[in-house]
Amino acid sequence: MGVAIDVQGLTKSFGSQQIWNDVTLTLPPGEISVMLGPSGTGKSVFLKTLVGLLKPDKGSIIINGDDLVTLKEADLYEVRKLFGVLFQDGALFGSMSLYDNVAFPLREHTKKSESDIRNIVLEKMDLVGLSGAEDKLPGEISGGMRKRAGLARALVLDPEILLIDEPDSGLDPVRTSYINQLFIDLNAQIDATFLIVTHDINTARTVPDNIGLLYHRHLAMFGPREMLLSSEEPVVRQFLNAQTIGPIGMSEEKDADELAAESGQELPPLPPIPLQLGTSDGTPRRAEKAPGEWCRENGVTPPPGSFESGNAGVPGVNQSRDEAATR
Ligand SMILES: Nc1ncnc2c1ncn2[C@@H]1O[C@H](COP(=O)(O)OP(=O)(O)OP(=O)(O)O)[C@@H](O)[C@H]1O
Repeated sequence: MGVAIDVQGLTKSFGSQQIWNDVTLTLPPGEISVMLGPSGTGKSVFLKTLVGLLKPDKGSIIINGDDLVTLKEADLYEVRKLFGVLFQDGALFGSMSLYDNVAFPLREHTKKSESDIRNIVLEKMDLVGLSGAEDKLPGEISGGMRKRAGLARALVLDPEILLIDEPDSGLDPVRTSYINQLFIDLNAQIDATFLIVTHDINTARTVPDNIGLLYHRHLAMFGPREMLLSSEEPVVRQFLNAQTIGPIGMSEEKDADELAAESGQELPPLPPIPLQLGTSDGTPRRAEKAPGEWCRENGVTPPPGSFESGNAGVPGVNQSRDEAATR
């Protein structure tokens, strides 16, 4: 089972440029969370700070009772073993075969024999659908395959936490759907805590258990998917529904004139909340909730048409989920 990451009051600047201030959230164990935000709001900086690659100015990151911010380098090295990280471009070594790329963390961080390493590498490559591509070089394969190879490498040390930076960047919508399905299936299999940074609204609406939004140097909101997808908060509503009306402008924030110009404009109604993407074989994930559960528990009426299988158009949603949605 993945571990919780408890972030309290996290603040980060580079020189005089404040990236974000007082970020507080808990990534629940074994759940999938997505972090959104306009470009440049510091989502990648947040991932790098979580894994200890960047030091925050203030705040704490508690994992299993340890605060990563104050840990000594040697102890931090141990805690880092809990993490698997998939960087945007897969961050593969161009001169190494996929096999050697995936084997790299095992050779670096463990004393396993080459035959044990081989078993693990082949298992993880199979898990991400790359069996047979072991001898290829990163330059010989597509962007989607590179991401999957990066994912296999992030999995070889059996992480409790998986951090994934823009898995959909450079991928077409079909490849994006495949990798999203892979995340859902993987989460069901390994139970790790996932944090995915993405710009893809369809991914944000259908994949995670929780959504966060960084905006204007702070965490505008973080909580269950249904909470954000039914939120009337202008910045959340604008971002999750990909609208131009709202506080976010081309240069992150709109100025007073831009906001005044749209004051009379009606916002379109909130679109229906789609069903969450299910596992491909229909087995429930441990963290999965029944469709509409958060709305029911919190007395929120979801937008009309929510949780109907027809509005999701996603594979892997089995019959029982559909029935639960209409109960
Ligand atoms: N090591 C660094 N030194 C100085 N500034 C940095 C460093 N890393 C990131 N920044 C700055 O921090 C800000 C946030 O960058 P970051 O890459 O985290 O944004 P992002 O939200 O992930 O953006 P995008 O969605 O476009 O990928 C940017 O202004 C960037 O220039």
